Amino acid sequence: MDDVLQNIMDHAVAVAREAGQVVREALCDEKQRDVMTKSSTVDLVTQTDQRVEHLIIQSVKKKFPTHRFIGEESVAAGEACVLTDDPTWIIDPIDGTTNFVHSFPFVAVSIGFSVDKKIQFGVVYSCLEDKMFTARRVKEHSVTENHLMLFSSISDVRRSIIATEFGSNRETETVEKIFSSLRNILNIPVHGVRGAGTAAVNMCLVASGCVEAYYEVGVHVWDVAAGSVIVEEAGGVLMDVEGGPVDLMSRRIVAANNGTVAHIVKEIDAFSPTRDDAPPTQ
Ligand SMILES: O=P(O)(O)O[C@H]1[C@H](O)[C@@H](O)[C@H](O)[C@@H](O)[C@@H]1O
Ligand SMILES: [Mg+2]
Ligand SMILES: [Mg+2]
Repeated sequence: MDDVLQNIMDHAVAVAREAGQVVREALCDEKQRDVMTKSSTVDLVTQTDQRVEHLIIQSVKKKFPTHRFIGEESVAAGEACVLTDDPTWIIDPIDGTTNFVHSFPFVAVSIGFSVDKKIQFGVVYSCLEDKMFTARRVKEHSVTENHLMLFSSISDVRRSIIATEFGSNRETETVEKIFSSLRNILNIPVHGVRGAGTAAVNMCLVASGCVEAYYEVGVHVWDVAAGSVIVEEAGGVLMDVEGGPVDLMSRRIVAANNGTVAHIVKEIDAFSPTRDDAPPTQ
């Protein structure tokens, strides 16, 4: 499986880089950044998100015709979000669409690859920074990135920077929970709170030692599938926001440099969005 998996991963890296070029070119064309909305007025999508996902899927289908897909924009168009044991590409064509629309410099193509419901490798291409983060689930750590800094060994959360996002749900109750968690984290106190505007880049910031942890409630499996293996293979830990094992379909995640910092879970005012794999409502 090793050579076969490496061949698949090499294709993922190549198509992520090709997709990143499309994103950079689209950034210069207002029309290709025209905004449409999905679950809320601030949950944005553009024709470029859709075009990039189509490019990736068609490219993979040519080479690996039996593989399956979970793509953010395919799910938005009504495809089921169901992870089977089959080889499955979990794709966020543009992670950081709001950043893309506003030319804010953190925009990623995120590709995770799953077999037997286990993410085997992750590729996150931060295409405006031209930073390619990859990791493959093997015995030894396999994280590669052209600028990977030292992984953070900080275990005192009062000496940490924590990353999170405000998401795209503006319902009063959700916003209250988000701010309640933020207040608790700030009052630890931590050195700072940051957000790149993309879950995938936030997870790569954990893996590259720029922040000590990232948490969010409201993400989707396509936001975090690739980053999950990049964090773990860098030596980090993943947890659910209430502690316990992470469930990538639950829309809740903590990614931390170590188990100590992961204890920020006790500060998080958790809630449970509808799971990604929940059966469609009638
Ligand atoms: O940019 P997308 O792919 O939609 O993903 C982001 C999502 O829209 C935001 O609500 C989340 O807060 C981010 O973490 C995602 O990266
Ligand atoms: Mg995303
Ligand atoms: Mg996206």
